Formats: sequence, structure tokens, C-alpha cells
Amino acid sequence: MKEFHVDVAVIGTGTAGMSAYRAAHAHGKRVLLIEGGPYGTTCARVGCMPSKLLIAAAEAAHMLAAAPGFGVHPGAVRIDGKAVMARVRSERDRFVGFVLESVDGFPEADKLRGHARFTGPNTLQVDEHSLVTAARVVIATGSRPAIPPALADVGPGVIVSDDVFDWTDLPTSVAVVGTGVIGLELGQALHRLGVRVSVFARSGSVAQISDPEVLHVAAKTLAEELDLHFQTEIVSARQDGAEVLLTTRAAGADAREERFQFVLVAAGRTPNVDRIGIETTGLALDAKGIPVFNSRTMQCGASHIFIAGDADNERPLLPEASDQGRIAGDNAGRYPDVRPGLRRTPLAIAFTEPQIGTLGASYRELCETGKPKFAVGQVSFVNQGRSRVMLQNRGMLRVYAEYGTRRFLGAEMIGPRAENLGHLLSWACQARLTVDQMLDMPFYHPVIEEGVRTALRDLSGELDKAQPEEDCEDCPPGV
Ligand SMILES: Cc1cc2nc3c(=O)[nH]c(=O)nc-3n(C[C@H](O)[C@H](O)[C@H](O)COP(=O)(O)OP(=O)(O)OC[C@H]3O[C@@H](n4cnc5c(N)ncnc54)[C@H](O)[C@@H]3O)c2cc1C
Ligand SMILES: NC(=O)c1ccc[n+]([C@@H]2O[C@H](COP(=O)([O-])OP(=O)(O)OC[C@H]3O[C@@H](n4cnc5c(N)ncnc54)[C@H](O)[C@@H]3O)[C@@H](O)[C@H]2O)c1
Repeated sequence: MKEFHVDVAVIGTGTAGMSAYRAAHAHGKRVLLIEGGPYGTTCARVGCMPSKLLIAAAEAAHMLAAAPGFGVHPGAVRIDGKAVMARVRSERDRFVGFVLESVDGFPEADKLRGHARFTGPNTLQVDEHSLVTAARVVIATGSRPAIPPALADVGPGVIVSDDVFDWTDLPTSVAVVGTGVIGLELGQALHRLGVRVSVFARSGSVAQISDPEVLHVAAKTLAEELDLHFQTEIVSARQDGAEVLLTTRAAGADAREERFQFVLVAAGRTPNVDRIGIETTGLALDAKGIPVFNSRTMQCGASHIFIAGDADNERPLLPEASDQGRIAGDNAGRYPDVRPGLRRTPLAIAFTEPQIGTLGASYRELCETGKPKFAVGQVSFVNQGRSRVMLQNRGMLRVYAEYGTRRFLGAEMIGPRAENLGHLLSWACQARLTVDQMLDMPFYHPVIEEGVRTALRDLSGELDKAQPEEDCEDCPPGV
């Protein structure tokens, strides 16, 4: 066994781990960065980047399909699945290459390959070859796809999102399990690329939406294009030759069997904290087995252990992994002088079409008891000028503000260019603007942002009305 004695050990060389390494290193500490899988990060290898590349190809196909609506007829469209996947993979490899260059830039002595697990609060065993003693530790182990029992160990036809980016050609048919962000982004992209796709959801949820009005519009809008089955459970799956025989049952209906080339499981992700000997650290764990941590300092309890990225399950998104990693690494470097770091206004975008955006406080959070009452303003994109011009007039935006202070609190939407509207509104939220200050800002014409103005005017009108006196949990807020 090799032995290492370091100031800071970082477990995981993903986005959070690399960020933590740099921040701890900046304190002049001896930092060891441990990686049990391939270098390159989940985001670049099998996450954000390849999924957006696949979606970009689907958008190209969709533009051709939508062209006749403008009187433009492109003729017969041929989708070359091999070429689609070749571009996805080669551009993905380019992005991964940039990450690998960064990792190459770290000194060899600071890197260790192998699966790390705690053997005590300050000690880690890495595979069967190394023992690490660390004064401080950052857990940045990421997450992995969760597989429901009915879909475990079925055969090669049951896959997860990682596997999609190994394809060299598009399949003929895919059943997607889950209407979270991954299921909807990949399911819609594959559908637009000519794959027969059915999407199954055990509940009625759509991506990260919590506002019931936006959820209703989102479910209806996406179901107009996709073969979407809400309230449907997966009964069983069986590999049958080159296909999977999938049995599903919709609420109140009989079981139904269908064959697909692949069943893509997109049923959430499990933080990688269950196979790292966390029980030997003495840390307090929550109901999901994740160490209890402070989301401003990323410190687990009052200990010398910090956590960042998907591993902590707080906001499993790339920008958050980067921020949390930096805060965790900085505090591991400066421990015990731990300081709160910058956490930004929450912002999440699903790259469906229409896009889904949520920012600031969610409707669900605002409805939690003990929070102040809030008013709601809204706009439908159906008759919004620029959206109609572009034939993208689908969706709804709902905006929230606090009675009295008139401070803007957050928004949920499905609609055109939600990635841009989401940034605009989250910046206003972080700047703690009031609805009136937002309405004083410039709005050009004709732009989708005019839809935001309509929603804000509606919100302003709601704020002018008296705050409801009764505190009825069943009453919709803002009414
Ligand atoms: C299909 C898909 C699409 C996505 N799209 C987006 C998007 O558009 N926008 C967005 O913001 N986010 C997106 N995400 C989420 C984003 O990719 C993640 O939030 C982010 O990559 C998490 O970074 P991380 O550093 O926490 O984890 P990772 O990058 O997964 O790094 C964790 C590392 O730890 C290693 N590791 C684990 N356990 C051990 C151990 N015991 N010992 C040693 N090493 C270990 C792993 O091998 C891995 O390299 C997407 C995710 C997926 C799956
Ligand atoms: N654009 C983006 O920013 C982006 C894109 C992809 C992924 N991500 C990140 O990755 C995370 C994981 O994505 P995801 O879509 O896998 O998870 P998710 O939590 O968003 O959605 C999981 C879905 O699976 C369903 N589900 C859960 N358990 C199930 C079961 N036993 N049987 C059937 N269905 C079940 C849920 O009802 C839900 O529809 C996201 O939360 C997000 O943070 C972000």
C-alpha cells in the first residue's frame, strides 16, 4: 500500500472536484485529487454537452418540419442517424478534450486514480493500492442514474442516458421512463429525429415545474407533440431478442404490452454517497444518507469534511457544482476559518421546445407554511406578438412577488426562449428588484420580453389589491 499524507483530499474529479481542487490549492495546501472513473466530467462526457448536441440536431429537423407553416416547403427530409451521432460524439470529444487538458495541467503528484472510501473521519482507502490521511476532505462524487426495481437487470435493451452517447446510429424505437428533465429533453430530441418514442410517467410531473397552472400548460403542450403517458406505472420489462417487451399500466386501465428497441430509464439520479464508507466518518446523515451540510459554506456539520455538486443533491446542475466546489475547496483550504460563499439565485432550464425555466423561489417553496403571502401575475404566449411572428406562440409565464415590499421573488414558465427570459428574471431576482423597478426597465418591440412586461403588469395589478386576510392553506396564493 502506498501512503499519502495531505492537507486536503478531494474525492471526484468532476466539475465540483476540479473547482474544489483549484480553490484549496490557492491556499498553498497539499491537495490530492482522487478519481475512480474516467476523467472528463459528467457534464462534458455524458451530460449537458452531448445532450445539447443531440437537441441541436433535433431542432434542425424540427425547423424543416415547421417550415410549411410559413409557406416554405423544403421537400423530402432525410435524417442520417449515423451522421447525427457522429457529430454528437465528435463535438462531445472536443469538449471533453478541453477538460482533459485542464486535468493534464494539474501536477502528477496531486492526482490519484481509484475508488476512494472513508475508513475513518480523516482516512481514505483508494482501491487496494493506497491509504490517504487528510486533514480535510471534500466529497465531490457526483451522482448516477437511479434504476427502479422493475427495470433492473433486464438486458442490453434497458439503458440510461450515458448509453445514448455511445450510439453510432439512431435506434428505431425508444420508451422513455420519467418526465424529468433528462426524459423530456432526450425523448423529444429523439422523436424529432424520427425515432418512435413513447414517454411514461408514473405521476403528472413535468421537469422541475411546481406551479400547477404552468404544469397544466406544459403537460398539454408537450403531449400535443409527444406520445406521453402520465399516471402510468411500469409493470415489467423483458429482453426479447433485439427488443424489450415493456408492460405498462395507466391508472384505472388494463396492462398494455409494447416492444421497443430500447427502454431509456430517466427516473432521477442517486448521489454517490452510499458506497464511500460515509458511516465511518461520524457525520450526521439526512433521510437519503447525505451528510447534513451548510449550503453557504458546504461544511458537513462542524467537521473538517465538505461536500459539493450532485453528491449533496441540493441543486444537481453544472453551475451549482462549479460554485459549490469552489466554496467547499476554499473552506477546506482555510479550515477552521470557514466562510460563507456566494450562492446565486436558483435558475434551472430544461432544453425542451418550448423551453422550461424556473428561477428564484419556486411556487412550491412559496406555498410552504410560514412563508409570506405572495401575488401572482401571468402571461400566455399564445397571443404574444413576437412569439406568434415566429410560430412559437405556446406556453405560459407566471411571476411571483411579495405583498407590501413588492419585491420580485421568482417565476416558472414554459415558453419560447425561456433560457433567455430565465436569465433576465433571475438577475432581477438576485438584484432584489421590485416589480415597479423591473417595469421601469427598457423593453424593445417586437420582442418576447414584452410578454414578461405583460406578466409583470398583471403582477403589479395583483399587488395593488389588498393582501388576502385569511391564511387558508388550501387557498391558491395571490387570490
Ligand atoms: C444527460 C444529462 C444532461 C444534463 N444537462 C445539464 C444541463 O444542460 N445544464 C446543467 O446545468 N446541468 C446538466 N446536467 C447536470 C450536470 O451534468 C451535473 O449537475 C454536473 O455534471 C455534476 O458535477 P459533479 O462534479 O457534481 O459530478 P461529476 O462530474 O459526475 O463528477 C463526479 C466524479 O466523481 C467520481 N467519483 C465518484 N465516486 C468516487 C469515489 N468514491 N472515488 C473516486 N472518484 C469518485 C466520478 O467518477 C466522477 O468523475 C445534466 C446531467 C445529465 C446526466
Ligand atoms: N437542462 C438541464 O439543466 C438538465 C438536463 C438534464 C439533467 N439535468 C439534471 O439531472 C437531474 C436528473 O434528471 P432526471 O430527469 O433523471 O431526474 P428528475 O428528478 O428531473 O426526474 C425524474 C423523473 O423520473 C420519475 N420517476 C422517479 N422514480 C420513478 C420510478 N420508480 N418509476 C418511474 N418513474 C420514476 C419522476 O416522476 C420524474 O418524472 C435533474 O434533476 C437535473 O438537475 C439538468
